[in-house]
This record gives sequence, C-alpha cells and structure tokens, in this order.
Amino acid sequence: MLSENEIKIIDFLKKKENKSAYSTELSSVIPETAVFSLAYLLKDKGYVSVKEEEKENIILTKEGEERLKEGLPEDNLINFLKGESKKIQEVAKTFKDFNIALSWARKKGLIKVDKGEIIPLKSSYVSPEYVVLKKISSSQDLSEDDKKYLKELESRGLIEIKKNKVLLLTLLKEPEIRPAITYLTPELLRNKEWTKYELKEYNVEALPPFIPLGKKHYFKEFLEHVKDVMVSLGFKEVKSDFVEMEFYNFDMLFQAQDHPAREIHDSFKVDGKGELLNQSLVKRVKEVHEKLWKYSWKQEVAKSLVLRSQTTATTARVLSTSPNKEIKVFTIGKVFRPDAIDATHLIEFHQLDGLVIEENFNFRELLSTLRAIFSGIGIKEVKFKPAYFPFTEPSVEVYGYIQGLGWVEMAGAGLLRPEVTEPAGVTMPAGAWGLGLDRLAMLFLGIKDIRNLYSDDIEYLRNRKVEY
Ligand SMILES: N[C@@H](Cc1ccccc1)C(=O)O
Repeated sequence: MLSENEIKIIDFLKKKENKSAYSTELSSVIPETAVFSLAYLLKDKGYVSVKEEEKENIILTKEGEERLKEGLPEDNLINFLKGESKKIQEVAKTFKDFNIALSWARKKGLIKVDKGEIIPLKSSYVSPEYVVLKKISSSQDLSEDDKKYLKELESRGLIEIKKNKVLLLTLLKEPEIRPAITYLTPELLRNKEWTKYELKEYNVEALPPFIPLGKKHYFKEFLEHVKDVMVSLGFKEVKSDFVEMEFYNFDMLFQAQDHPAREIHDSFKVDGKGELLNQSLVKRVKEVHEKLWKYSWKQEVAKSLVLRSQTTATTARVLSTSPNKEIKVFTIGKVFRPDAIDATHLIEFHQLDGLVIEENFNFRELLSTLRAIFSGIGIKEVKFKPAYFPFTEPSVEVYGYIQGLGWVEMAGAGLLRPEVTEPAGVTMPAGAWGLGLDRLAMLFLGIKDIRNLYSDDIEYLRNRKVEY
C-alpha cells in the first residue's frame, strides 16, 4: 500500500517529461522534511530510482542584496563622472564607498589616475558581475560565461555558494490502481474477486458532518423548566393579557389611585379604556379604598389601560372570579416597565406569580412553598427578609444563594391583605408571590448581559448549552 504522500510523488514524476525530478522540486507538493525519507521508501518498493547529486546553491549575501539595489560602486563611479575627469579629493568628498569604487575601477581598467585626477575611460558602465548578480537574484540560469564571475562575486562577499545534497528521482513503474471498495460481500469472497480490489480502511475517528438541528431558544427552555417545576408542585397555569386595566394591575391590589404606592413601579400607558363588567366587585374595591386610604376613588382611572407591570395582575384576575375555594395557580409571562435599557435592565421581562388559597394556609406554609419552588428550580438555599408590598401583610423578600455570587434578591411574597381578599369574596387565607425570571436565568446560565436572553444570533444560540 502506498501512502498519500508517496502517491503525490509518483503523480508528480508521472507528469514530468523524462519522468524524473530533483528532490528540491518535490517540496512544492509534499513537506520538504519528508522528501528524503519518502524517496528512499519508494526506492525500496521499487517504484523509483534515486541518485544522489551535489548541487550548487547560490544565494545573495546581505551586501549582495544591497549592491543589487544600489549598483556596484565602480559602475556608480563611472556613471557619476559622465566621461569627465575630476580631482580625486573632490570626488572623495561626495562619492559613497569611494575607496572601493576607485580600487575596482582601476583594477578593471575603467579609469586612469594621473596627477591627482581621475580620468574615466568610459562615459557609462554596467559590470558583467552586476548582470550575473541580477540573474542569481531572479533564479535565472547562468551561462558558462556568467559562471566565470562567480569566484569574484564570492570573494567580494556578495554571494554565497553552498553545496547541497539533492536526490534525482526517476519513476521506474507506476502502481497498478485497484478500484477501492468499502465492504466485502459473500459474493466477492466466494469467487475470490476481492483480490482485485483495494479495501478502504474505515476512519473511526473522523467526525461526522455538523448538521445543526432545530432547537428551542434556551431562554424559552428555561421558562418551560420553571413551568414544569410549578406543575410538578400541583399548581395550575393561568394566563391573562399584556394590555390590562389599571383596576387589575393596581386597584384590586390595594394600590391607591392617588398614592405613591401606585408608582412603586412606573408603567406604560395604553390609549383607550377597558370595561368593568362586575360592578359589585368594583363597588367593594371602591369602598375599601375610600374607607382605608381616605380619598375619592374614580372608576375612570381604574378603566385606564396599561401594559401590565406585574403578573400579580393575573392573580388579581383570578381573585376577581371570586374563587372562594381552595386553589393553587401560577402564571409565567411578560411584564413591562419603563426603564433605561442596559446590561441588567430591559423594559420587558418575565415574571412568575403564584397564588394559593387554602383553608388554614399560613405564613409558615407560604415560606415552605417558596422553598419548594426555589429548590425545584435548582436553588437549594433561600432566606427571607421582611419587606413591604401594598397587597400583602406580612411581606417578605426572598433571597437565593448562588455559588460564586452569594445571596441574590429574587422574589417578593406575602399573605394577601384582607383589603385584597375580602372585596373578592375570598374568606380563606391566601398567599401570593412574584418572581423575576430574567435575572434568575442570567444567574443560572452565567449570562452577563440580559439582552442575550432575547438574542436571535443563530451562532450564539447554537453554541449555548442548557442542561437541568
Ligand atoms: N408583584 C411584585 C412581587 C410580589 C408579588 C406577589 C406578592 C408579593 C410581591 C413585584 O413585581 O415586585
């Protein structure tokens, strides 16, 4: 069997007129360092003959390169004088390499020196040595005449003559080419036909071609993972729209219309008004606002539209159906808040809100529910800190521990205030929480810029691996 490089050498020789080539030529098809050993391998296999020869290799020295650029000093001197005699001292002052130029010009009989004057015998001149120098630098063949000047050029230090061992390879026979097959059939074995074929080796280490398959966006994958966690804990998913009446986004959550609590986070206003169909619920909400916040509640304000600023609006929607029965629901969805966009802030992001209404539900159970949710998502250590939300009492902020980052605030939670549950006709205790999912995904997936969560850069998405 012949290797790929051996075949390359044979192919190269095949194309040559006399089927032979010097090892120096072969370096154009195979690595120079391999030429010699391959040549002898091919010789042993009987494909080529190899003859060792000494070859002269002439190269220009650094000075030679310089002279090639500037011209030989003696030539330059003649061309400088332009056929006119001049005083030695005068020329010596302005002419570069004067001594070398003078001595070579004299030796070559290009000038005479008489009474302190240089008398040129030619009006312009190019030395044959210069012509040879030029030929060497452009690897032209040298004539026998040219070769006479090599000794002089070498002694002037303008060229270097090196003797190299080269191999002359001559092709003796061409390998018979057998068609290649990749598998044997019983047929081929039975009739001994297999000897006519080359059996190709399998390269079991070759990588298969990369075929990018369709896959889900990794952030969507993360959101679905969270959804699975909630479902596995016995919660049912509920949904509501992005465009929401302030009634559900704020009023039902006991955020007063004229109170800074309403501005706890800013919201995007939407043109137009919604319709409040359940007027008895509206009346009860109005009463509780006016009684406790002491101001005149306006239905017109409550009907104003916003892009929901919290998914707690969905929780309010659930409450508005007066579900005076035990429920466990959650929602995952987008919320919108005006902000300056940067690596950690977007004007739309995702929240997970949850609601539990249960006989005997209490604060302790709320905390253990939160622990279970966080543990399901993958955050085993959580701690709680007292906090304020307009619609819960007591309220907590939930901190999760992330390796390498420490304690990070992740959610708000609490037991719903009677001002929220009573107008909705809920008499059992209820717990609620809201959790920011974008920040959590960033921490979890090691993402530094929140905008990457919404990237549509196909290369970036292809290279992201998400495992749970
Ligand atoms: N909606 C609150 C979080 C929250 C929800 C439910 C109960 C308590 C707090 C927020 O966006 O900050």
